[in-house]
Amino acid sequence: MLTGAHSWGSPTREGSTWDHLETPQPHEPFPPTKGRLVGKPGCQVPFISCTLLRQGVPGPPSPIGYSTTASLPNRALSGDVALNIHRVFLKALRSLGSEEQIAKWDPLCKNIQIIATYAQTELGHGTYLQGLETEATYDAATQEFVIHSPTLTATKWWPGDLGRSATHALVQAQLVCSGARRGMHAFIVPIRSLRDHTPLPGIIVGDIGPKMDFDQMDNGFLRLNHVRVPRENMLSRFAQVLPDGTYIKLGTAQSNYLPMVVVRVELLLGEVLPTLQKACVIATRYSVIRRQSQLRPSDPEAKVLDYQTQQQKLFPQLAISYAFHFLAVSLLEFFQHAYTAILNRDFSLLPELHALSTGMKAMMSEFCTQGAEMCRRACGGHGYSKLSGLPSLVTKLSASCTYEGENTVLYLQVARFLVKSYLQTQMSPGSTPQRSLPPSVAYLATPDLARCPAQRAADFLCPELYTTAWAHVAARLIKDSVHHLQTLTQSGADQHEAWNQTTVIHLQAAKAHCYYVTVKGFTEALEKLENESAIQQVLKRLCDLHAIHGILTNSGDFLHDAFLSGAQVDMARTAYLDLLRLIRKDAILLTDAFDFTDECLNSALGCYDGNVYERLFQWAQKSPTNTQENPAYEEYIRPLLQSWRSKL
Ligand SMILES: CCCCCCC/C=C/C(=O)SCCNC(=O)CCNC(=O)[C@H](O)C(C)(C)COP(=O)(O)OP(=O)(O)OC[C@H]1O[C@@H](n2cnc3c(N)ncnc32)[C@H](O)[C@@H]1OP(=O)(O)O
Ligand SMILES: Cc1cc2nc3c(=O)[nH]c(=O)nc-3n(C[C@H](O)[C@H](O)[C@H](O)COP(=O)(O)OP(=O)(O)OC[C@H]3O[C@@H](n4cnc5c(N)ncnc54)[C@H](O)[C@@H]3O)c2cc1C
Repeated sequence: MLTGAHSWGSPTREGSTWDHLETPQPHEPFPPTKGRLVGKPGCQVPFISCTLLRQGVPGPPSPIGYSTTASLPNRALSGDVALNIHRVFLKALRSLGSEEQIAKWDPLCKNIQIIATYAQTELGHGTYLQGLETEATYDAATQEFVIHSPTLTATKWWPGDLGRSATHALVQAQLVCSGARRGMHAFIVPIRSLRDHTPLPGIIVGDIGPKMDFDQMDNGFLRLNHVRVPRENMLSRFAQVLPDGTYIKLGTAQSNYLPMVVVRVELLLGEVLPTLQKACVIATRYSVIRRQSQLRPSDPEAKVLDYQTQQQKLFPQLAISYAFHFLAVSLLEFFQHAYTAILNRDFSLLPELHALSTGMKAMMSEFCTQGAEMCRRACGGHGYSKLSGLPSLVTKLSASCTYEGENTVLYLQVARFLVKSYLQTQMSPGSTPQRSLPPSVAYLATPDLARCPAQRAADFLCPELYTTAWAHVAARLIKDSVHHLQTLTQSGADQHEAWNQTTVIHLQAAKAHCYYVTVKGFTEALEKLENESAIQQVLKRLCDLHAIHGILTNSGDFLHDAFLSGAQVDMARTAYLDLLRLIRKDAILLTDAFDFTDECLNSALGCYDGNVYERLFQWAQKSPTNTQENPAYEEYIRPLLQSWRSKL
């Protein structure tokens, strides 16, 4: 299983006397205690160095120089920075390039002597990479590749920074050499002049037009008309074309898919998770400032965060933010280990890495998108204002469900891995699997409980109990999906039709497996906090809430084979509702721990000092609509209003 040695900051800071926003304070900015999760009187939640929360676990620098702090400019400018795909190009270069090619192109990228993009998706294909139409045909006479878009649907479509900025593209194309098609390979293609930025000969390039968000990114299109590049421009870590056109395969059929694995892993901590964390900070801070109605007729208006239903909206998002943090850090560690091996052409860990990276990318982008939308709705009308910063967090996260692999497609990649792992455990009875199962699916080979042993609500606060419950449901759904697949094939359906006719069931099993992985990852992170008992207690409540929230949301899966009884689901709900009450006390501190500056949050609702109404009014005054003459008055409104005069 993924492991992550989490080291935390210094121990509890005794005497922490307040947390901002909750205790009545004059509305002046407080001395920022950024990076501190400090307790209120009587609740000495110790100091959690939140920079660790964000940067993950100190460890060996990633072979590709990745660190979550790489997203610092991203954080400083509330995420709206450009040239993101320049970084994707760099990751692809370091994954697929030979040492010589990296030595040549890496400095040019780092010094911004070129601006590069990653051009894989075409008008006609994004998911099915074997269907990509762009061709790269080797010409031995000139030792060049001829890169060509043979059809309209071969037009590269979506690559970021391509529309107006990039000078070079990593073009993924179907290699043709020695008279054979060799599959998708990566080619560095100059597309604009470094002298005057005009498109080079044979290049048609432009912007794909308005999008749901990412207005600051020029996603573009690219057509190539028999563009020639030197043989050295095919990235050749995993395959080479010799001067005479001989093809040398050094990797696997999917080696050139490696950049997607790299980006999916790094996207989690660098882009997807921080966006949900920001939404949690904004909505939680706003929910202790916003007062509406009374809990008792005689009371003053209540903070909306004191309503149980508001807690039920926000705290599962807070819990999953922490669950995903620990999981993503552990996945990054596993990735760094596996990636080093893969670069040395040891692909033994790639299947599990592919399954984990696709599953976590699909789950995190899906849950973070849903969670950010929940946070937005929890802020009422002001959540619909762009001044809250929430709408753009939702629309940005929405894109992450599609880019770097459409989520359903990625979940089905997980399902494929689960079916193969399960079949491995079903070899001749009594035999142990020829090779031990990958750690993330080891539960498929462990003895299973038929019934949950819980006797009272408190039993659902036991990590072993709910982790076992999740393993049980995931294993049952995987077994069920294989059973349905085998029933169809045994009844005569060909394997592809049988697969398609059971993909809904496989999807359900893959999602349950991914949820189990996040629960297990969170519990393992907590185990490493045995010397930080106060922190462990606070974070355990979030872990408990995350696990039980999933059980209650998917209770049918736990009731289906009577693993849980109806009475036990009621016990789980009792435990869940009590956790909401307990987490309420630390909610502000747990969101402060994410340590976003006001600039990074870019929100009138989420500012550290809580002056929401002043900022909304102040920022609205600055809206262009209020700083320019009303363009409609002279031409439309005045004539309309005064048209009655002409009738007199
Ligand atoms: C601030 C904002 C920043 C935003 C940045 C956004 C940047 C976005 C960039 C992009 O979007 S780049 C384009 C991304 N595109 C994709 O992710 C495409 C998704 N499609 C695929 O990954 C694959 O085509 C597929 C869906 C996996 C299907 O692959 P294929 O049909 O070729 O093979 P299968 O039969 O499904 O699988 C065969 C075999 O290969 C294994 N495999 C598939 N993919 C990978 C991989 N990436 N790494 C390793 N192995 C892979 C798969 O597991 C099968 O193995 P076996 O089961 O046969 O052992
Ligand atoms: C904001 C943004 C930025 C992007 N940046 C880049 C970039 O920089 N470079 C780049 O190359 N690309 C980029 N992309 C493109 C992105 O990678 C693709 O859109 C993505 O891979 C999905 O492919 P598609 O659009 O062809 O969707 P499709 O695959 O056509 O998906 C459409 C529907 O078909 C379903 N489907 C497809 N195949 C299967 C299957 N085998 N089984 C079951 N269902 C299936 C999907 O689940 C989905 O519901 C970007 C996209 C966006 C939105």
